[in-house]
Amino acid sequence: MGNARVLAFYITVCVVAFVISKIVIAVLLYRRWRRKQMVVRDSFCGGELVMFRSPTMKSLNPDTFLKKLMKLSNKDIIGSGGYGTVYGMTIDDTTALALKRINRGSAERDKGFERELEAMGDIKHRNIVTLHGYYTAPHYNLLIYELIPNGSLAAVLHGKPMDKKVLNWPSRYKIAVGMARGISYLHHDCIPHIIHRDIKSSNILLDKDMEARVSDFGLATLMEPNKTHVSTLIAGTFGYLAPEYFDTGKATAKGDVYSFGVVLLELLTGKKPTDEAFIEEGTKLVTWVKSVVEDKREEIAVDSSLEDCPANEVNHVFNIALMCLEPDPSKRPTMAQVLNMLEQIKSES
Ligand SMILES: Nc1ncnc2c1ncn2[C@@H]1O[C@H](COP(=O)(O)OP(=O)(O)OP(=O)(O)O)[C@@H](O)[C@H]1O
Repeated sequence: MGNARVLAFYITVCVVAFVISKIVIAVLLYRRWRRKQMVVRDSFCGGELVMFRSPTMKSLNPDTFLKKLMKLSNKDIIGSGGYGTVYGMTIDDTTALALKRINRGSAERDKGFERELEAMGDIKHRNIVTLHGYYTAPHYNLLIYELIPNGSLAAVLHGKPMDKKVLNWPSRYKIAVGMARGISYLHHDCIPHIIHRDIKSSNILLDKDMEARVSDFGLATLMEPNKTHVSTLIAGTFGYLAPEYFDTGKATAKGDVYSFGVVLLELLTGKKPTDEAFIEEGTKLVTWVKSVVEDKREEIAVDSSLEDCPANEVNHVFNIALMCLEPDPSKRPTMAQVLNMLEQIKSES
């Protein structure tokens, strides 16, 4: 009898200790979550503002932000794309934000939407555009990004000839390495690994030092109902899609490597992958460059505004681009290998 009592006592102590430890862990996790983000209800429009904790957002007063948000108009538009309109918002001399407005879809999607955004908010890398938070209103969602001042690579490369002058060879090489670093981080260092699924020159933004910042990562996944990190839904942009994508519809890291190869060709040739001149001739940028490189006549493919660029470095980058553009995905290098090869070019020269 005495032994049974002792046993019952020990079991009770163990159960109580177990329950208390679970409560302590839950409280700690909740406090950590609260520290990571701040949620503000907007009584005026019935929306909810979620700000991820960061030095930028620390200095941002939510009321100031919400007041400025209500005043946004067409003159604040800085771009628009397949997902919605992008507005610029200056908070003060040191803080400027880019707000991507996305029309709201099904309630089911919106639940996962918030979870996915919180995961995206954790990703901080100098070659990736930071997501500072989001705002959900009854009829739309707004993603709050840092504002990247020099616009997209597509706009600079294919815009006014004057703007393109800033893209000399050292600057194009720096952009290529920065892009590779950002995508390699998503593929290899994030847990779970992230496939971008829409690498293209309009998703590469240029910061004040003309350093590449990969944007829109996770958006293709976010906009897809019943998402997983590897998708089976056709997304992405024609001209950049890997050939196997049309057969399998499956997004893979090697698909991102192919799209990266197309952007490298854009940087080298200054031509758009969907250039009308190619379509008229029944070819495309990738096929044309492959034939030129096979004939060892890279110089005719190089952008005419890249005068006096070191031929050996340019040829190296052409070769790396062609490795990324291998029709068989298993023959393409990983992004980590691509980054390594690109970095070696400068160390060799
Ligand atoms: N964080 C940002 N900072 C500065 N400008 C931005 C930012 N995000 C987007 N933009 C601008 O808005 C434009 C549209 O961006 P968005 O990502 O919506 O569309 P896209 O990339 O051009 O096309 P798609 O939606 O098909 O990917 C960009 O080309 C860029 O000029």
